[in-house]
Amino acid sequence: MMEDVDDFCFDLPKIELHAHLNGSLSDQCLKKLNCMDESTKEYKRIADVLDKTERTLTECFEVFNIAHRATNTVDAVYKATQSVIRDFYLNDHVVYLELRTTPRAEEGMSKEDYVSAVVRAIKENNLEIIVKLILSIDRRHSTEESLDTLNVILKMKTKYPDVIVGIDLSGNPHEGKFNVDLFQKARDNGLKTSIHCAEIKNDEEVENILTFGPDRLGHATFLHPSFGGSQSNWDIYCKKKIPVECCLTSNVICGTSKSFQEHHIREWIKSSLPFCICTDDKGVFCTSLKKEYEMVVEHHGLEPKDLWQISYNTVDYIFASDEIKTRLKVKLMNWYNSHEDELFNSD
Ligand SMILES: CNc1ncnc2c1ncn2[C@@H]1O[C@H](COP(=O)(O)O)[C@@H](O)[C@H]1O
Ligand SMILES: [Zn+2]
Repeated sequence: MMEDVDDFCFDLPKIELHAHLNGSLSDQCLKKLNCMDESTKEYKRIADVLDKTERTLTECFEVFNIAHRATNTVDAVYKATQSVIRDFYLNDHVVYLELRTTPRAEEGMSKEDYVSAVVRAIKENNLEIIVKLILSIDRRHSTEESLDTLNVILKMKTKYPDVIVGIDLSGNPHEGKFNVDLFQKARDNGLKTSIHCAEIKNDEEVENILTFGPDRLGHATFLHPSFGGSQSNWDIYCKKKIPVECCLTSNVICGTSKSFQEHHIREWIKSSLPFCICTDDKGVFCTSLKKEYEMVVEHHGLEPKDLWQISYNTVDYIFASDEIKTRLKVKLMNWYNSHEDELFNSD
């Protein structure tokens, strides 16, 4: 039976809306891109971390650093993007992907160069997967640095309006804070917004984010009152019903969710609130979108038909045009029709 679920979770056309580029790189890709001296202690430490299938939070953040060192040239950023797109399509059957990444300057590469390399890889993709880009602001950065990044983002959005669709706030949730002016400016310039929200308990910031009302929320771990959120914030949330990007493995490995079963997704399932299932950092957390769907079946008692419905509902939360939404819905309906007998009427 489990094997059937496994096949089903792969085969179902899926939509991935929360994937950080540098956290999504496979170990093979990282090893290939990393041109460090293999004889150094540092290389050995990295190799040890990469060989582990389970990582602590500290080790996870080490992997972000490794990834950043591996993607420090235009060519490496281009190849990394290409590799992540291929991986999502070939190994996960993702048909629509919103990749997100933080514009980063390195020696010999400006933030604009970085974004252009990502966009080039997206535009040259000829697989049957539609890819759009969300650009991230790192909450650890100063207001000045964040403003600089926002200006780059707006400039790049004007240059590549068909690829760049949104803006995100991410980074270590213990540092920095949500700056409403920045995101209002992004919104005024036509960008959709997805904000990492309530990854740790922080009712004041959560209230500011909810009042702003992003188009989607990342995680929302400590939002529901049963999970430590305040009742007043929950009341605001219930009025707005903003779709939440749920990343189960990421939350369990980081220890913000106690277990797969005690994940806050259960409240969204129970009350039919809007959510989608995402990977966050498939490389860092050794996961895949297929596995995330399997976890929801295993720990939240859903049936294959429910998974199809989740994928179908997710179409409404994407940042792309209505024309793309219609195309994706047709694809999912066709898939449903061709699998109906074997998968939905088995009893
Ligand atoms: C585990 N939960 C998380 N919470 C917050 N931010 C996260 C994250 N996972 C990833 N990032 C953000 O994404 C960056 C890596 O991808 P990019 O260099 O942008 O492609 C990390 O440095 C962090 O800022
Ligand atoms: Zn994230």
